[in-house]
Amino acid sequence: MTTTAAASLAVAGFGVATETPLTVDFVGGAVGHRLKFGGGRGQDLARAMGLKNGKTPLIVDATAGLGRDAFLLASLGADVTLIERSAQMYALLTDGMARAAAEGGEYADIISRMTLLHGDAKDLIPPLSGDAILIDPMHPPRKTKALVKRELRQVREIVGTDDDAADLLRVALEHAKQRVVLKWPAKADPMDGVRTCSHQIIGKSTRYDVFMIP
Ligand SMILES: C[S@@+](CC[C@H](N)C(=O)[O-])C[C@H]1O[C@@H](n2cnc3c(N)ncnc32)[C@H](O)[C@@H]1O
Repeated sequence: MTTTAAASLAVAGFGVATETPLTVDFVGGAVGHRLKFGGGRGQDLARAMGLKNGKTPLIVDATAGLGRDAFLLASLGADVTLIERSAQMYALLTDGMARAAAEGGEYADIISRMTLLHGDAKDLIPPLSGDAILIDPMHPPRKTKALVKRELRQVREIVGTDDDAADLLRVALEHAKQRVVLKWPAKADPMDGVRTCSHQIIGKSTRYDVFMIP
C-alpha cells in the first residue's frame, strides 16, 4: 500500500497497523527463552545484585520498564518490588503480570514474588528498605547511528529520557541496605555528579556499576 493510500484509510477512520504494539510478555519471546536457557545466578545481572552463595537479597527495581530484569531476578528466587512512574508502562506491566500469573505453574510462582508500585521511585524508595536497588534509566541516545531495538524505541517514545537519573541514584544510595546497581551502556562515561562505584561487571553492550553501602 502506498503512503497516500494508508493516510487516506487512516483519515477515513480505518486503523492502519504499521508496527507491532508494545506489550509486556513474560511467557513467550525473549523473556520466556531466557527463563528456559538463561545462565541462572551466574548471569551478570544476578551477580551484580548479589544473588550468590545462597544469599537472596530483597530487591527494589526502581525503573521497572518492561519488567524483564525484575522477572529474571524473581525467577532466581528474589522478592522484587518494581516501581514504574509512567502510567502507560505501569498499565502494560499490570497486564503482562496478570497474563503470566494466569499461566499458573512456574510463571505464577515467579509473579507471586513481584510487587508492582506506580509512582516516582525517588518518593517510594525511602520506606521500602530494600537490600539491593537496581537502577536502569533510559540510556543517553548513542552517538553512533546504531539501530535501536524496536521495543526500546517504543519505550522511549512513551517515557522520553530520564533526566533525573543522578538524583534517583543519590536517593537509592541513601536508602539501600547493601548495594545499589546502575545498569548502563558498557562504553558510556560514569554518571555525572555521582561517587565512584565500588566495582563494575562489564558485558558486551551493558555494564553494571555496583555501589556497595559501607
Ligand atoms: C530502560 S527502562 C527499564 C527497563 C527494565 N530494566 C526492563 O528490564 O525492562 C526505564 C524505565 O524506568 C522508568 N523510570 C525512570 N525513572 C524513574 C523513576 N524515578 N521512578 C519510576 N520509574 C522510573 C521509565 O519510565 C522507564 O519505563
